[in-house]
Amino acid sequence: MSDASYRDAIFSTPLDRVAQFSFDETVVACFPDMIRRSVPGYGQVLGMLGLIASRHLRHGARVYDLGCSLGAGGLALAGALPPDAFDYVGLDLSPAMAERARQTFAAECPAHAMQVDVADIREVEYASAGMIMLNFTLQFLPPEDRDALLARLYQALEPGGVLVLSEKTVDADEYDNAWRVERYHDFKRANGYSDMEISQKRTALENVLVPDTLEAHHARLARVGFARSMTWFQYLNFASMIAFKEG
Ligand SMILES: Nc1ncnc2c1ncn2[C@@H]1O[C@H](C[S@+](CC[C@H]([NH3+])C(=O)[O-])CC(=O)[O-])[C@@H](O)[C@H]1O
Ligand SMILES: O=C(O)C(=O)Cc1ccccc1
Repeated sequence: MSDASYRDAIFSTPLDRVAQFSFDETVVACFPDMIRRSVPGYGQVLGMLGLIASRHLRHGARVYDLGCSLGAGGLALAGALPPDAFDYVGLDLSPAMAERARQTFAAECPAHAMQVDVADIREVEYASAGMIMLNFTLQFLPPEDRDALLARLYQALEPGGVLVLSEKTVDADEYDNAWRVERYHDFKRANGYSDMEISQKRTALENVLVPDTLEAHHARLARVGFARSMTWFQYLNFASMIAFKEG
């Protein structure tokens, strides 16, 4: 497989029938461009991960990155912390993503302990971890599978450990939601996507990316055991939360 990176033009031609979005090889090839132009605050969330880890991670602890895609979360940590600071385990269902992430780590941070496995994050036996990142991944799991995964992650976290959960969200207030979604589409337009690309991608993501409200996320975090969680970042309908396991 080529390791070239392309501009996202996946929905740039009119389609008779828009297929459901999937993380196939075409998406992998343009993924860095797609996520940067499609997720408001993506770079800022990544930039903060290293600072959060610097403050909260026990030296040498394991870090899980669930749905790691091309390993951007791992690279952010490796850029902020020395090689002996953590053991990184990235998991992704897509073999093409995982392979590219491995190549990137070998080239960019060869001294750090970076492991990438192809796995369904719902089926993994988690070992104990100091930090777990779910950056724009939970939204792709069927809603009925979300509680069980979060409960297992809570169990896997060490006392004092943190979960960082970044998601596309929906607002329960119809008007607030409409305003955020409209400005999100403006954001995509300003980043070079056409109305047709925006509308076809929206169709492709129906029933694939199912967002929760921030309230539903915090209620779930509380339900599975987290004594404290907060939203530390929000940009339109995208947000990042942090949940703390008591030390
Ligand atoms: N059940 C599953 N098990 C494992 N992986 C899965 C599953 N379902 C989906 N994925 C994987 O979750 C990732 C979601 S992208 C995460 C961005 C990354 N965190 C980043 O910081 O760049 C978000 C986005 O594209 O909006 C994809 O790589 C899927 O293969
Ligand atoms: O592009 C969108 O509409 C999104 O919601 C973000 C996104 C980014 C990358 C893959 C899938 C969804």
